[in-house]
This record gives sequence, structure tokens and C-alpha cells, in this order.
Amino acid sequence: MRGIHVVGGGGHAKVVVGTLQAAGYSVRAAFDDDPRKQGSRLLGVPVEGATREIEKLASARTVLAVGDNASRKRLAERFRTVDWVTVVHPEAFVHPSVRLGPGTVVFAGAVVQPDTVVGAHCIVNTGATVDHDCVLGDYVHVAPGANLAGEVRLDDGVLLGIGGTAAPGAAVGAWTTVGAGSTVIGELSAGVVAVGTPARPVRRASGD
Ligand SMILES: CC(=O)SCCNC(=O)CCNC(=O)[C@H](O)C(C)(C)COP(=O)(O)OP(=O)(O)OC[C@H]1O[C@@H](n2cnc3c(N)ncnc32)[C@H](O)[C@@H]1OP(=O)(O)O
Repeated sequence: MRGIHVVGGGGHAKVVVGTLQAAGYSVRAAFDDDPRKQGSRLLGVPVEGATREIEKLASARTVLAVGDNASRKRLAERFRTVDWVTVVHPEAFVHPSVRLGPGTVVFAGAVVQPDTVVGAHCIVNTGATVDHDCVLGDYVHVAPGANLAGEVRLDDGVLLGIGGTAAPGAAVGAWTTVGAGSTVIGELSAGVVAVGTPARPVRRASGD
């Protein structure tokens, strides 16, 4: 058994723990700064305390199990000495030519096709597909059931919402959120919230 820790005690962390367990890891503990989560359990794994506890573990192997992209970035920059583990559910398909960055998680039913590059601390969520030659930056989240055609580019911090799609060659600028069920055709600028088909910006994104 391979021992590991997770940062986060919410719903996304629960799926990360389940994915780690399915991949053969022994998840020792979770950490969350929300006192209401401390003392609870995620699939039998104790939520032991605040995230600062991670610092005491020094080189501990860990996954950032927080769904919000900007929060994962903040935590990754705070805990620089941690050994971030990349995890792929055994029922996902990731072609051997794909590069996945540290801390990235690929959930059950997801498919990542040849020559795609995925950055650090990304989420390829349940049943999402990322086709050939895509380039995903760091802290990207491809939500459940979202589909990327070939040669799509999602820059750092992009959220493609649940069931969203991106047409061949589409590109989305950093920290943009694409709404649930929306379709990106062509280019979307950085730092906006965009919805619809084709997805059009409706406001500036808050945060990073
Ligand atoms: C396992 C998991 O749970 S993973 C979770 C992954 N997360 C997601 O998929 C979340 C996706 N989020 C969304 O789609 C959200 O609706 C957002 C981020 C696009 C917008 O949220 P908000 O900023 O709160 O916007 P708000 O709800 O006020 O909507 C603004 C307008 O856009 C419209 N709108 C919002 N979302 C969408 C959408 N997905 N498609 C089309 N129109 C939309 C609203 O109807 C509203 O229109 P109006 O001004 O004419 O009334």
C-alpha cells in the first residue's frame, strides 16, 4: 500500500480519496482549515486538522483536493516542499503519450487522448474527455462530462463547466470560467465568465 495525504475535506476531496483508494493508495489523513470539517471522515479517512499540518509532514506525498482553481494555486504556492502526486483512476484512459503535471487528478470514466499536455494541479473530472494534442495549463478544471475536441488550449486556471464543450482548435484565456453546458468556438479572452453556444463573456471573473 502506498501512503498518501489529501488537502481538502469537502465533496471534491471525497472523490479524490475514492480515486486514490481505487488506484491502490492508502490515504492516511485529510486536512482542511474549516473547523466544521475537522474530526469528520471521508470514506473512512480522518480529517485531522488544519492545512498547516502538511508543513510538518515535509516530503509527504499529497494531493490538493480542493475544487476551486484559485484556492489550489494558493495552496500549491504555500506548500512548496510537498511531493505532489498525480493520480489516475484505474477506469480512466490516459494515452501513454500524454503528459500530466504534478498533483493532477483524472477521475473515473475520463479519457485523455494522444499527445495532450496537462499542467500541474488540474482536474479532469468524472467522464470528461480531452482529445488529441490539447494543451492545458496549471490549475485547470475540466468538469464532469465536459468534452474537448482536438488541439484545444485551456490556459491556467480555466474552468470548463459541467457538460461544456470546446470545438477543434478553440482557446480559452487564463482564469476564465465557461458555464455549464456552454460551447467554446474560437477564442475566449482571459479573466471572464462566458456562457452559451457559442460561449460569450457576460462579466469579468472575480479572483485570479
Ligand atoms: C462535481 C462537481 O460538482 S464539478 C462542478 C463544476 N462547476 C460547474 O460546472 C459550475 C458552472 N457554473 C455555471 O455555469 C454558472 O452558472 C456561471 C459560473 C457560468 C455563472 O454563475 P454566476 O456568476 O453566479 O451567474 P448567474 O447565475 O448570476 O447568471 C448570470 C446570467 O448568465 C446566465 N447563465 C448562467 N450560467 C449559464 C449557463 N451555464 N449557460 C447559459 N446561461 C447561463 C444566467 O441565466 C444569467 O442570465 P440573466 O442575466 O439573463 O438572468
